[in-house]
Amino acid sequence: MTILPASSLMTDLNFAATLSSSLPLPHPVFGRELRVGTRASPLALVQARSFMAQLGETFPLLEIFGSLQERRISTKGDRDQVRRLAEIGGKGLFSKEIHEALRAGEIDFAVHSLKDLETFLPDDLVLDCTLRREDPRDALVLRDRNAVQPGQDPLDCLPKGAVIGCASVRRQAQILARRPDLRFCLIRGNVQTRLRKLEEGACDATLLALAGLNRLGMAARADVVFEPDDMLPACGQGIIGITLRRRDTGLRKLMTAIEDPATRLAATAERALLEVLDGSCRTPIGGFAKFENGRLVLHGLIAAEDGSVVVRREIAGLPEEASALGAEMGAMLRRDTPAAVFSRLIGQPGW
Ligand SMILES: NCc1[nH]cc(CCC(=O)O)c1CC(=O)O
Repeated sequence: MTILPASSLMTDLNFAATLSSSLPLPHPVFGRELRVGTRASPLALVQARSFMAQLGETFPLLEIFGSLQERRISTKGDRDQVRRLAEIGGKGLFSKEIHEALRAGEIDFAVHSLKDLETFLPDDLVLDCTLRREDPRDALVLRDRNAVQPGQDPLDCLPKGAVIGCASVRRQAQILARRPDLRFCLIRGNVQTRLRKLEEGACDATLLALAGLNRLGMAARADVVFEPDDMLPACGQGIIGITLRRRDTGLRKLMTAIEDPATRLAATAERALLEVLDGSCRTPIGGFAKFENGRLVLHGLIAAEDGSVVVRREIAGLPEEASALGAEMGAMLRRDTPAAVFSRLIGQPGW
């Protein structure tokens, strides 16, 4: 037996520990520059970096034998800041250019806010990873923060006729169902832009995903947080999803190590619901799944944009039935929505 000097032994032990704590790196990763594609908004960048950090922590050798780089990609949804998402139309508003970069090999992973990712992906791409979900709830941010009294119903803090800046028909429908006197105006742009427009007086309040505020370190801006019973979140809200090339089996294997299984099941149920309804940004649809006592409970909602009709249902099942649960919820909502309302909401061309 050779006795190694202490320092060298330590190094070897450390190396062995690193090796055994990390999962085997598939061969294609060695020496390869791995590129992570993301939109360039501050929130998108925080999300991309969180993915890169998790990848780096799980596979320390990646840093040594390869390199991980960020690539920013501008999408049509980022460039058109004026019109309502529903008006710009077209599937993949925030993802088309990112899909193209993935396909062309310019990037290897693409980081998405799952709620912005279209339901049906191109055949050669896969959604292989959903990171642990952030808070899925919606938050109200007020211009006059003093208006909120502790314990008050969240919506009562807004004066009659107050104007809410909001681009989401799902949020608008659910608010109008309870406060038909409120008015809506369109404010778009990234989270910071919307908050600036609020400060400048464009509206009295705005609605944002708490997940975005949390990730940006701006949780304190949420004056009121809606429980899902009061405002059902969008399918996939608070979830970061990673897409890859279907044929890139080496990298796809890495994804199973950083995926959060509970989030994956919730995402599967929520997206299966969209598959049935063919929902889009134009349609007020909500979907939110969570675990309760080992069962997956799925809430679903479809509403008319003016809040005059809100159909909300809840079902529960085994986690392995996630996809079937979503499909069943979709069918249930379709069945229970008055036919005239349903065809107006869903049967629109272009989506
Ligand atoms: N459509 C924009 C968008 N896409 C994802 C988030 C927030 C983060 C998330 O839901 O994961 C936001 C901003 C918002 O809705 O306030």
